[in-house]
Amino acid sequence: MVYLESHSTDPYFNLALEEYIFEHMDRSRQYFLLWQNDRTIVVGKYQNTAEEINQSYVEAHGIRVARRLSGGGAVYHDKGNLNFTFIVDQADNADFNFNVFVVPVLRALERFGVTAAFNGRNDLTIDGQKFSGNSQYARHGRLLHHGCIMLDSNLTNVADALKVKQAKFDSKSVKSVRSRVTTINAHAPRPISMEEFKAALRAGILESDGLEPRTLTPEELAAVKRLRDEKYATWEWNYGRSPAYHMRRERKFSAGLVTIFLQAEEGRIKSIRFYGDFFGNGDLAELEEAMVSLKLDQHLEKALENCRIGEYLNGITAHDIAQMLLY
Ligand SMILES: Nc1ncnc2c1ncn2[C@@H]1O[C@H](COP(=O)(O)OC(=O)CCCC[C@@H]2CCSS2)[C@@H](O)[C@H]1O
Repeated sequence: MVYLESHSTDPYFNLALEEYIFEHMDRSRQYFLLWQNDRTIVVGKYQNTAEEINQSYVEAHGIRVARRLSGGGAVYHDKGNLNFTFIVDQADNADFNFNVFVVPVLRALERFGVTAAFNGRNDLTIDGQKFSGNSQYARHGRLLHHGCIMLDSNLTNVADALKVKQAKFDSKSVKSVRSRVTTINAHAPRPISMEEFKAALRAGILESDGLEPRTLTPEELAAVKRLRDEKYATWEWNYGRSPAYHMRRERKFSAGLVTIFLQAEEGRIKSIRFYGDFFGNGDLAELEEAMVSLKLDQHLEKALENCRIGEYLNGITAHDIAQMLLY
């Protein structure tokens, strides 16, 4: 098995690296990758990004938001979290059999005296609490299995970064399955360092396959960076790929009740209607028109500041409307 370790903590680079290996590297080989991200929320391929992330937290802390190739829910990564990826022939691995890919993790943990379990869904748990989520992607006879492992993550941040209150979004998007979470180090007899843990993981794989370290050639590196810039780092991929949805929101302000009907497509407002009993002087249709195509992300409030909300809706601010649409 070929072993690659990414020295970048840029999630967009790392996700591009996975895709590059999957699509372009020698298909007669199997690959194992270890990588880490700076603070990032990684959403599943079929998720509505706005629905999964805590927008104000993401904005305040400069957390990156990235969409991956595989399905499933949204997870939070920091430097206490380790990601691993297997890229193998599908023929040798029954479809979506997660077991074989998580065994090395369980084996590595045994070395440290930590007993973990695979819950049969896609999670690894200790005492019933999740510390690892896994998902897969298959295409053209190749299979990618990846997982994230919280060795020492900040669990408060994990909880804060992901949206807690499930809003009433009406869409076909995949919803995340919230779990009680923990870290490995919370259960280890002594704290395990990231380097030690990575070494144990490699050793766990070595028991069944040899590992052959490999680095990228300058040409490969350039191609991965291109894929990062053209796909994984783009708004169009990370937000714009969100499934269409519509929602109805109502909020009582001191001036009265505001109701909003919103249709969203590709991460942007497709149409919006306001209903209320305290309109201002402007023609509401003008405001509704001006809001079409605005991006439904953490910068919405700023964009709304140019829409002169208060002129159309007495006493209501850009902040109020952004809150109604994103939370
Ligand atoms: N880093 C991390 N590790 C484990 N569990 C997490 C993490 N962050 C959040 N969570 C918990 O999982 C649920 C979501 O669970 P859910 O089952 O919905 O989604 C997943 O597990 C997806 C795993 C994707 C793994 C990829 C590997 C490389 S890039 S990301 C979330 O609400 C939290 O309760």
